[in-house]
Amino acid sequence: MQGKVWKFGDNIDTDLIIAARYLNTSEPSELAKYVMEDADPEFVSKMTEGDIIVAGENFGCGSSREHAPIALKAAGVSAVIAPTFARIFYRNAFNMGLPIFELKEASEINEGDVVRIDMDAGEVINVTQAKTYKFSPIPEFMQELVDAGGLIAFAKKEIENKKEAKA
Ligand SMILES: CC(C)[C@@](O)(CC(=O)O)C(=O)O
Repeated sequence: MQGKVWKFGDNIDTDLIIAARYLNTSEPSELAKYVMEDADPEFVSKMTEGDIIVAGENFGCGSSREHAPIALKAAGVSAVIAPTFARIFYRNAFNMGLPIFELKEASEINEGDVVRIDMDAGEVINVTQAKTYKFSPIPEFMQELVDAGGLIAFAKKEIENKKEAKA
């Protein structure tokens, strides 16, 4: 995945990602309209499909709402990079199929940089600055969830595979 970087700071909580006033729906396309609104009201209008969010410490803190990774993914954010993620958000992101990467050097990436993520090599490449970093290893099962598009999609695929095996 490759995209343009949008930078955010530390402790971006789930209210900044998707405000509680929008939790009356879990429809991805609806939530996508309001993603990051309370952190940057212009975000949705200026970002393009595939762009990447790079944030500071403790991204996704504040609540267990799955609406946060759902909104980010539906808005077309291809990945979130941060030095640390809030624990519940970390699990929700994988369950919802949102690629996230822990990178202690995230602060070296600037807004507007073009960044490419090489999953096989385990690298974040800052194309603009010509710098390459190793992201923290992702547990294999968690990567399978993202590859499948989330926990529900993964489970459906597993059921299909079992049916085919029996056939
Ligand atoms: C129930 C929901 C509105 C919740 O209170 C759940 C939670 O806090 O984890 C939230 O703020 O996302």
